[in-house]
Amino acid sequence: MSSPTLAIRTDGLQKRYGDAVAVDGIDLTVESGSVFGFLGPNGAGKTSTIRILTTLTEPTAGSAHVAGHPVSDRATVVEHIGFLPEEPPLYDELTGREQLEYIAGLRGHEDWDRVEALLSRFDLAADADRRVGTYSKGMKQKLGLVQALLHDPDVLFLDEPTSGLDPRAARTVRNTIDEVAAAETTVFLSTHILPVVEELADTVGVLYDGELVAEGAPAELTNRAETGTTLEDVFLDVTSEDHAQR
Ligand SMILES: Nc1ncnc2c1ncn2[C@@H]1O[C@H](COP(=O)(O)OP(=O)(O)OP(=O)(O)O)[C@@H](O)[C@H]1O
Repeated sequence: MSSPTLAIRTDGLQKRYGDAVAVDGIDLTVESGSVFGFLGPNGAGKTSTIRILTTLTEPTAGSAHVAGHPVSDRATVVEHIGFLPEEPPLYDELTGREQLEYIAGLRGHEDWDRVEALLSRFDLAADADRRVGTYSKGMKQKLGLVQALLHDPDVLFLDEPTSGLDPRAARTVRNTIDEVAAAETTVFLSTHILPVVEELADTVGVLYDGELVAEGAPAELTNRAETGTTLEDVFLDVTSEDHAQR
């Protein structure tokens, strides 16, 4: 990667599914230690981009580097990243603690003190010996987040981390994002909940129809918005048909 201060860099990144272009040549940079809010309407290409950056799918053209490594070097990149997808990958038949111990073992990162500390921090310690299948959505989301943080990744990818959570659980997740960013972890946060982005993101990128149509600090974007002053106004402006045709 050209700059050590970049956690993520993409150059002309493209993803096609047959004739359909989901990601249309995006050039994206995310500074190390920052929180990047990744926005865009349904079908804009966010999940496709995240799947490339987390090595789950390959780009059809262009390149991407994460934590200084090309995503084509899958084994190295996965050591440096944590990923909480919209549906956390959990085994219903395991207990919460077994789930975390299993993942820690797979990653060769068997730090049981860290497992216990994270269970406590997320208020999961009392339920850690219950099966995951009996957990509520919020508990599963929190367990998924702990799982993504177990190996103290350099870059944490979060896809809709607060959706379906009650206010207390959502607050815990937002506080955690703040804390991990303060500890120099880069957070790549994809969500439709704009106040969360407004609160947490240092930089925002808006994807529309596979293209990056706006990028900057939330305040910068709202200052140059044509109408209104909130991130929602900016979002609605840059993702409108009118704007795309200009
Ligand atoms: N496996 C696939 N095969 C074919 N087309 C796909 C596939 N995955 C995504 N697409 C298409 O690519 C485009 C971008 O989809 P993507 O899921 O990346 O968008 P998104 O921004 O994550 O949307 P949402 O906010 O609804 O989750 C959409 O038109 C979608 O239909």
